[in-house]
Amino acid sequence: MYQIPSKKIWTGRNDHFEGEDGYLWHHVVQLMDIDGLSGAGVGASNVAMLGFASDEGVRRNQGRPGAKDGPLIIRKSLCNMAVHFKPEELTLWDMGTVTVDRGKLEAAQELLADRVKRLLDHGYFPILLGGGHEISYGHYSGIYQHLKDKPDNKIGIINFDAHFDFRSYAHGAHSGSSFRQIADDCDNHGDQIYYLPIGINQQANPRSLFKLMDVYNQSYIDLEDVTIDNISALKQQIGAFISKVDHVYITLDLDVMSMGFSPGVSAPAAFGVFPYLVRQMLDAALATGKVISFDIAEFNPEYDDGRTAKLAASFVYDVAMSQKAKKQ
Ligand SMILES: N=CN[C@@H](CCC(=O)O)C(=O)O
Ligand SMILES: [Mn+2]
Ligand SMILES: [Mn+2]
Repeated sequence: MYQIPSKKIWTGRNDHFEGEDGYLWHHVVQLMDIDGLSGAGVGASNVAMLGFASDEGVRRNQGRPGAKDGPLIIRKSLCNMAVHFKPEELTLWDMGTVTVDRGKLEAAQELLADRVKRLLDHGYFPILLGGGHEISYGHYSGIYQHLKDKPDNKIGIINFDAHFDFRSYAHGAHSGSSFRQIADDCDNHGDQIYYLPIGINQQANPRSLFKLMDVYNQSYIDLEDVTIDNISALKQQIGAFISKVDHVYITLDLDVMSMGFSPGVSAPAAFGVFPYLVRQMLDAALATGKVISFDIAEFNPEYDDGRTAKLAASFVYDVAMSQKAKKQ
């Protein structure tokens, strides 16, 4: 259920006459087998990319499979990104990919949780590359396990998503149930859940899920409210949410953006948030310094023409760069 990272993926353009100033990500990404993980070391920030090659959750949720190839294609789209950092500022790691044996989603989520915990324990900033949104249950569980015995351990979840992903999982976990599973785990631990979905599309969520948000006393930001005119208020709202917690886990479901920008997803939507606005809100959250971990979910290369891969890679780039800034 794990693939070691492959140097073969990290290839691209070469500008030999530019020296290090011509370096691209494929020149600098370092590879590590996550099973041999060691301390991140002091000095540079360490960003660890870890894939979650799963569409088992999407399949169980009656969606369009294909997201299992997301991690590979996002990595390929990162190869020719420019390097605007020095080795002493930031190290980028490819830590390989957690895979899912058919039908074994729960086991893969557990493995993912364990690997996320270990990354955090060792001082890495995880960037997880999905995979369907079943990534979030494993990802959150790892963050929870890392923090649970620490004094400041309130975790806020920001989910940029057209969907609540708060469906029942009575017949097993799936791509539409991660946050319901997290809510129930919080309840079992006697904790409150801090969950902020942003970009909820009325067309894409049944009435039952809106009712459920009332039952669970959850708030959300509607797609209709995510406009350029409203961006200051949105940033304030995000800031107020973050001020209530100690750490923030951000998950970006690429279907929060319109299919014009993001066609390669499991469940596309005609109406959606402009990428520029997602970026503004994401940057505001990152600027608080509380973001502990990040993932990209629901990228489905089967329905992509390159647009969604580039978009996903661009968000990964932004988040990685925010880690460099933190240590300056
Ligand atoms: N992660 C995706 N969740 C959506 C999928 C909807 C669809 O396939 O149409 C959901 O369950 O609501
Ligand atoms: Mn989702
Ligand atoms: Mn979604």
